[in-house]
Amino acid sequence: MTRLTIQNLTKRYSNGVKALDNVSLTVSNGMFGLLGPNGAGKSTLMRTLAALQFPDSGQICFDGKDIHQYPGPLRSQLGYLPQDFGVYPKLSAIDLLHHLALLKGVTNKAERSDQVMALLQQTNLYAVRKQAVGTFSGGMRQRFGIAQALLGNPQLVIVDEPTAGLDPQERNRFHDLLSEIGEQVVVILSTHIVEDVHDLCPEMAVLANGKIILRGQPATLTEALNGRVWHKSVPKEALFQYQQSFSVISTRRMAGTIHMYVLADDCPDVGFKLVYPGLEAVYFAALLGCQPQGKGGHIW
Ligand SMILES: Nc1ncnc2c1ncn2[C@@H]1O[C@H](COP(=O)(O)OP(=O)(O)OP(=O)(O)O)[C@@H](O)[C@H]1O
Repeated sequence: MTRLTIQNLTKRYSNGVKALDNVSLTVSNGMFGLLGPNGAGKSTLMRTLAALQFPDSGQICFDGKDIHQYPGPLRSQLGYLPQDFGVYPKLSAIDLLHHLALLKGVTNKAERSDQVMALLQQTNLYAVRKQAVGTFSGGMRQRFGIAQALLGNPQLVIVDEPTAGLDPQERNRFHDLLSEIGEQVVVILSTHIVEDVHDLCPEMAVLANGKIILRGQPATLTEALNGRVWHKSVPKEALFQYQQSFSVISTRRMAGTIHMYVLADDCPDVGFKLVYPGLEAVYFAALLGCQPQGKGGHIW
């Protein structure tokens, strides 16, 4: 069932940058991945969804209610972990969570205490609950960020670039935490890290230059690209020539050679081998403006 409907959202900043350009999306319960390169407009969209800024035009409805017309009901249902999550560094995790729970309207003391304790356990911060938040590592801070976002049992959870800068262990921990949030709420994960979406999200979209350029299910989108991604190792001096002749979707330098991936319906040249595409290939192909074939996705 669709819970979040975004229709024709456009936002231009005063410096002339069009950060959102006619964005439309529908989102149901579960984790939805919003992928896009730096500057694509992801944070602008997340802040607009959180009713922290207004679009120039367009509409966002959550459970049938226009969120900019009725920001009050949305805020009580919203959990938001922004990209640059600031904390009061001297407060302990437990005190800060109590404080933020109060601000979020959890006024009943017993209920607030139960929620804070449960979230400290869930985010594996119970042992350090009395420690000042300012002394937390990056991973602990992000887990604290998700704990505060989940106060008040939100129905719409927005997390903006949550794993940037986390080591692999903390990233896994954070992934487990996000997947636990459950299927009864809408979780929007905005990121430029393809693996985050691959590991967590049954539905995704790619945003580039303020536009949704691809939308679908990661598994279906990769399947739709199957049979069209070719690999060849080439010396770095030859790369430019290949880039002029073929649709090179990505390159990786490993031990002195360049691993090059090309999108083509047939074998592009001698030495190319067909490879099964990952989500990264789907993402890079979309950024290049290449469409998946079949029913896998929609390109706008
Ligand atoms: N307050 C602002 N004033 C002017 N331009 C802005 C403002 N905020 C963002 N922009 C511009 O809007 C565009 C989209 O920015 P936004 O931060 O939404 O992208 P993003 O996808 O979140 O990028 P990143 O992954 O780097 O955080 C960029 O060109 C950015 O420079």
